[in-house]
Amino acid sequence: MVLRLPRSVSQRARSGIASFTLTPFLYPPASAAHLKARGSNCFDAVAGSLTHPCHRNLWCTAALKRPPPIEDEVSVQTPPEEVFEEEDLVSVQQPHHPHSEYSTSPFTDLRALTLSAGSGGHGCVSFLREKFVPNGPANGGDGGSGGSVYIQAVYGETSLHKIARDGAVQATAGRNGQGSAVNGKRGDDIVIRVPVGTVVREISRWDRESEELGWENAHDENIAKQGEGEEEGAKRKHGENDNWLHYPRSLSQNLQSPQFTEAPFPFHHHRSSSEILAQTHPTPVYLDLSEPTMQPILLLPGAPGGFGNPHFVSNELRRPKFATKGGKGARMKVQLELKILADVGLVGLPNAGKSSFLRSVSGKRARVGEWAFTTLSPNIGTIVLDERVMTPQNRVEAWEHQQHPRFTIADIPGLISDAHLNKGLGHGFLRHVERAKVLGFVLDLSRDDPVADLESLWREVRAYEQGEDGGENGGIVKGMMSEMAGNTNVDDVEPVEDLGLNEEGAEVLEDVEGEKEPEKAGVAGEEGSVGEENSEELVRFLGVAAFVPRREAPQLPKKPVTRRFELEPPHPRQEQPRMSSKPWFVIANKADLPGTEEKYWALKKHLEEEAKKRSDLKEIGLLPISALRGQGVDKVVDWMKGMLGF
Ligand SMILES: Nc1nc2c(ncn2[C@@H]2O[C@H](COP(=O)(O)OP(=O)(O)OP(=O)(O)O)[C@@H](O)[C@H]2O)c(=O)[nH]1
Ligand SMILES: [Mg+2]
Repeated sequence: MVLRLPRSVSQRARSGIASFTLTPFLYPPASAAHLKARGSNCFDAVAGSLTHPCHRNLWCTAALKRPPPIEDEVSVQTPPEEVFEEEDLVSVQQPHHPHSEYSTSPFTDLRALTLSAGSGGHGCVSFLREKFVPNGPANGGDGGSGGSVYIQAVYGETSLHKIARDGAVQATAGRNGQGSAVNGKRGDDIVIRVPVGTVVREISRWDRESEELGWENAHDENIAKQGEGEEEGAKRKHGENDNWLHYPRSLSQNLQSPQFTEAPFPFHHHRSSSEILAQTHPTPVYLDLSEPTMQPILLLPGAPGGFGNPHFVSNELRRPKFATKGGKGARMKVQLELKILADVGLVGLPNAGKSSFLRSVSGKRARVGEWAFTTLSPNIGTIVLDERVMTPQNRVEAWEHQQHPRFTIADIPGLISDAHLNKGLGHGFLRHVERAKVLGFVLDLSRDDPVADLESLWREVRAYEQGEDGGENGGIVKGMMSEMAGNTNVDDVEPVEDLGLNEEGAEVLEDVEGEKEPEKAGVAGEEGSVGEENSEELVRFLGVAAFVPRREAPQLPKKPVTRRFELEPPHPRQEQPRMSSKPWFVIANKADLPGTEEKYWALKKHLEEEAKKRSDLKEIGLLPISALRGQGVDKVVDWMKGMLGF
């Protein structure tokens, strides 16, 4: 447990202490003998008087009755003792906040999404045909490329709940090319806007070779209609020749003198978006969007469109009657995890008064209730600092950014003992204070043993850390997290077949190319049987031209399969300072209640001992407050400002 206090704070705290008494609004001023009897020599560590009532605490009915601010130092030292009448205490215990007063916006911090890149449109086979130009040149347009999926971190978004409620993000496909050299329209891109602080992890990726997008191969359908068995027709439809597109449009005149031709080979134009993905993201995607991104970041590239037949014109082949299909859009499963970025993170048991504290120091209308787990999702409060307390550097920054310096406080749901075993709400919400610069432990002084409460909170924090780092609780924690993420654990991914990211994959690709060698092509017989001799018959039958190459169509892998990548090596984790190494302090709340003074001193003593154990730790801030009455909270703000370097 380390407290890294800026020198200015400790100095300020110490200098202010000599003239102030200890928690005068809560407890009677302690004499030196009194303190000695308690065995405490540290009363000077308490950050001064807490008599100044909170000016912002307008909602509190009790606060309306509070005495006017004490101006002079003498009265600060000997404040009038407050007498809590029974009625007064009741009003403190029961703040009435109408439902409309607090924010109830839905919140999600974990999300699993399946991203689909748009498939490319198919190239077109077409020839110019005009009056007196019966056999014009090839003029089939190219297919449009499919839309890509991007991600962008922006300010203003606070939750992931709005993003693709069905968990699927699909960019649109490119349109097919058309005759008269009209290229297909490219598919629309999709930009996923996420809050700043989102971490994106790739779970798996796969291509969609086996997934048809509704495009029907006219030729194959014809074959089926010709009376071949259903099985045969289906085989052709999804079979080896699937990479080819043979549908000359309105070319019946060409079939009078068919020039059966072969496509140039190797057929390198046809690329699926997973191949492009393997180039753009050779390793699994891991993005820590802790800053807003000006330009959207590419997650999944759209598949390229197919080529129209003009691409295949050569000296030997003047009238190519084939085009290529567009590539299939790849798919990727990602997990989004929102880790709210706040300067100070409040950690405490349920009902400790975290939300009450946030309400009293910031304008955040956090929900407060006298039952456990009132807060179900994180609240972020912002404290705008007075210009007078700014350092010259901060003032320049404020001027540059046209704003007052400010810092944020995150209030998360309460942690109970054994939260790491999924008790209460679990400890997943600690992710929102994981990146806070300072941790504030909020304790309820009216509970039996605040020291034990603090210990139990630390246990949970450490368990969370170990879970994240794969410690002994790692399995449990990761299991819980995957549960929340909709079972997106890497282990849940189906058995995979490599697609060429590693050495084995390279071999696979070589094999595939090898199979494409014309001499190895094995579908000539099948295609030949319905080839040249049947084509005129087909035209008559259907009224459209159908064209079948005579032989040597390239052979793709036997059965197009859904291929997935094993995510090796595991996601690189960006180095974050460990939570237990962050500066921390303790807010002792509900100090207005009777019988809390003894517990305060016990806590004080405990923290002193903790500090003594660590050579690098001078003192651990302990600030008694009454969040409900707004007493002492200004001192906490001062303390936080010091720790944050304002
Ligand atoms: N007497 C007294 N009661 C307080 C004080 N602060 C909070 N309370 C009461 O404690 C109860 C819990 O307060 P919350 O602010 O909701 O506590 P929390 O830590 O946010 O609780 P969870 O959201 O459940 O984790 C409420 O009934 C408050 O009125 C205080 O300073 N003095
Ligand atoms: Mg709360």
